[in-house]
Amino acid sequence: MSTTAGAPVALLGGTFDPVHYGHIRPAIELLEGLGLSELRLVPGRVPPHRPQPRLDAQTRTHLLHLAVANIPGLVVDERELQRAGPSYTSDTLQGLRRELGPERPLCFAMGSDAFRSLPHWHRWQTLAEQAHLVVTTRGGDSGEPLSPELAEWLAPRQVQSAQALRSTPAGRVLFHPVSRLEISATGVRRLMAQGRSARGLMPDPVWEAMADAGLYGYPQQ
Ligand SMILES: Nc1ncnc2c1ncn2[C@@H]1O[C@H](COP(=O)(O)OP(=O)(O)OP(=O)(O)O)[C@@H](O)[C@H]1O
Ligand SMILES: O=C(O)c1ccc[n+]([C@@H]2O[C@H](COP(=O)([O-])O)[C@@H](O)[C@H]2O)c1
Repeated sequence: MSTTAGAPVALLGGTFDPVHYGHIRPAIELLEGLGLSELRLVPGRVPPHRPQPRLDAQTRTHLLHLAVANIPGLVVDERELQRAGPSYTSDTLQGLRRELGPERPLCFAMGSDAFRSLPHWHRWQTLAEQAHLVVTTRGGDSGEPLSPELAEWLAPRQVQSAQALRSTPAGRVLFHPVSRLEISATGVRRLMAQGRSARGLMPDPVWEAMADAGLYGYPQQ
C-alpha cells in the first residue's frame, strides 16, 4: 500500500454558467462526507465536450468567488483559466498533482452521467493515475448500466467507503450519494432570458451581481 499525507483534496469541475445551489450543496456534502481538507471548484475555460458557455470564463469565475466567499472549505481553483485550448481534466489533475506532491490523496468528483461518458474523455485511462474518482449519485448506485469497457476498467478500482480514499493517493473509484437539487444552469439562463428572477437558486450575492449586470438577457436594473 502507498503512503499518504494529509486529508484528501477534491476537485469539482464544471462550466458554472452560472454557479447555483445544485453545485454548492453537493460540494458541501462531499467536503463533509469524504472528510476533505478542501474542495476546489474548477471552472473550465473551454469545456471539452459541450458548446462554448454564454459567459466568458472571467465572469463565471467571478460569480463562483462570490458564491463560496463565506463557505469554509470551498475554494475556487483558476488553473484552467491559464491554459489555452480545451480544458482537459487530465492536464488539470497532472498540474495539481505536481503541486500537492505524490502522497496527498486527490479526488476528482463527477456526476454519474459524466462517469458513463468517461471513455470519451481525453487520456481517460490516465486520470486515475493522478486522482481517485468520486462519482456522485442519487442513492449511491451508478444508475444506467456502464459500457463493458468501463465496467471492466472499474471492477479492480471500485471501493465502498470514503475511508479507502485516504490510504492511497489515487487510483480508486467511489460511488457517493449527494443531494440532487432540481436546479440547472440551463434553467437559470432560461428564467433570466425571460426577465424572471432566479433569486433563491444561488447565493444572493451571485444573483445580485448577475441582475445588476443584466446577464443572460435579464433586463438591466
Ligand atoms: N442540480 C445538481 N445537483 C447535483 N449536481 C449537479 C447539479 N447541477 C450540476 N451538477 C454537477 O455539477 C458539475 C458542474 O455542472 P455544470 O457546470 O455543467 O452545471 P449544469 O447546471 O449541469 O449546467 P448546464 O445546465 O449548463 O448543463 C457537474 O459534475 C454536474 O453533474
Ligand atoms: O477531459 C476531458 O476530456 C473532459 C470531457 C468532458 C468533461 N470533462 C470535465 O468534466 C467536468 C464537468 O463538465 P461539464 O461540462 O459537464 O460541466 C469539467 O471539469 C470538465 O472539464 C472533461
